[in-house]
Amino acid sequence: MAPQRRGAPKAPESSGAAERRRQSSTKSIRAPQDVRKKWLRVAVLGSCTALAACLFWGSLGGDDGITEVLAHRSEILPGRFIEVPCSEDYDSHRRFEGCSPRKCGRGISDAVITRDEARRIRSIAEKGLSLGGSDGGASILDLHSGALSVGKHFVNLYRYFGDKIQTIFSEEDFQLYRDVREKVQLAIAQAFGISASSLHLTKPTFFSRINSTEARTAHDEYWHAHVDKVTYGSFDYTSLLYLSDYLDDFGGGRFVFMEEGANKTVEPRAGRVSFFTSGSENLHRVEKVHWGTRYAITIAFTCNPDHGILDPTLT
Ligand SMILES: O=C(O)CCC(=O)C(=O)O
Ligand SMILES: [Fe+2]
Repeated sequence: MAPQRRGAPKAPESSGAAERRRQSSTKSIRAPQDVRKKWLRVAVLGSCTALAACLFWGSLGGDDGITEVLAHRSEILPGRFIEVPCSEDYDSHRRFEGCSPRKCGRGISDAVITRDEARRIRSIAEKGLSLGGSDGGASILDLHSGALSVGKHFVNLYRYFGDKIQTIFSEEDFQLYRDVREKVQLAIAQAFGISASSLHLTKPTFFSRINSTEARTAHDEYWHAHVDKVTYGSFDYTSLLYLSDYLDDFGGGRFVFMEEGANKTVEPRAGRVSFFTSGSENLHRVEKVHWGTRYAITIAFTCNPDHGILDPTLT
């Protein structure tokens, strides 16, 4: 380094002393330039390494850019609503005035469903899913169609069990399921300023159970970014009722609204309802679950009565 060189012990003068002095004086002029070049190289190399690390992290699906937490796991939200401009996705579908989204956005509330209701509805999911379960990390139970993940496929619970289904589920289970659906429907209608009776439950509406087991089929790959209206067609309003607590019951598995610049995250909490208009204004994904088990229900609504489904019944 330059200060050490300046302070280095002097060599005895010789016949080549003048030449050496000339060389040494050239060196002392060049030295700061060499150092500058060296630092420039280090800075450029450092920036390239940082950029490569960011690109690599992004390609792994890590938290890209800035992430804002819309709903933290430990807060109890009476209700939060964020309006976003509607996409054009609804224009290519039949419109139902007073229902099809004109006001778009996303809402989160911990006041619609109680923790006790969430616990009881989760036990319905546990009962049903204990009869099967995917070989991969994502299992579903659809009480409307009877679809249940088993291995790499699905079975129809109602066809498989016939009348014996009543030994598994009770009338109270189904009543609770209907009550919860109704409360969520009312919350959506209120937030978007539409009549609850214009909304119809649509398919698929289902329980999900996710763990960290490696995916075996495409059905297990829940983490891809998607638009519900594109994926499911009939959806106009999507809602999610969380039945487990982020970081108590599982790690990873946060819900992410994907936006350029700043993603918005919802941390699941038992009893938390998150709802949003289903078009590409609400592109989203679920982070991979790293440990534990995550339960939720996807409850979907349409404005088109032709795409409506009924509440499930036991008999
Ligand atoms: O479980 C979640 O948080 C999201 C599920 C989802 O995106 C879906 O069912 O379409
Ligand atoms: Fe979705």
